[in-house]
Amino acid sequence: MIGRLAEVDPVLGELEEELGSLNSPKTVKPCTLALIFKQDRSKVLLGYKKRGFGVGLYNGFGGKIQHEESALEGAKRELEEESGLTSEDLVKIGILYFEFESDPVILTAHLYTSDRFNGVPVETEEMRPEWFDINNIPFTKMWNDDKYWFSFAVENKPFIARFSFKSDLKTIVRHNINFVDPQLLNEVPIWYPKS
Ligand SMILES: COc1nc(N)nc2c1ncn2[C@H]1C[C@H](O)[C@@H](COP(=O)(O)OP(=O)(O)OP(=O)(O)O)O1
Repeated sequence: MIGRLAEVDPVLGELEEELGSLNSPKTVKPCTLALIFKQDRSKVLLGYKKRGFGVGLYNGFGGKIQHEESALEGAKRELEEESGLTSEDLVKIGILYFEFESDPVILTAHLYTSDRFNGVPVETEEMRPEWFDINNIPFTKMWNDDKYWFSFAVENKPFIARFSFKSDLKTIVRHNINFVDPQLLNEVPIWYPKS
């Protein structure tokens, strides 16, 4: 698989080399992120993060992929844990790579969407769910990268993106977004952290 991201974009190729190299000082935190839409895609369910990384921001539902778990398995588990919803129809729509100044960790988010789900959203210890009109997304209360890619997820345009943040976790110093064949999203490895 090494080389596929480089074919898409040299900036992603650098990342692939770093993550694939045994000698790289970089390590990875693979996560999932799920956006749930009403069936007519008029509204999206976001969660207000009550604790941990991204506290005080609205986001999709997700968290760390466990060892040997697939991204899809992790996405389903995290969705249920954080929102009370289940979905057998999560579709992978993107991969987001996040780097932070002076931090060796590259956080990856495997992004899924679905407009078919079971259950009623419930508040959990981590998230308070809330439906938002698709034309009124609270970008000022979300991670700053979201405004760059959110519409692609809504419109079902598969993409891979890379964002470099300053250590303030707000300022984006570099970003790039590539539209890709959806097949590629399932071929890119998760790159579990080295133990
Ligand atoms: C830096 O920019 C980010 N933007 C967006 N939109 N989402 C992000 C960003 N950084 C992280 N995320 C997402 C990815 C995951 O869904 C969560 C992080 O998960 P969490 O902090 O909950 O991770 P863990 O504490 O390991 O999760 P669990 O304890 O739930 O496994 O935020």
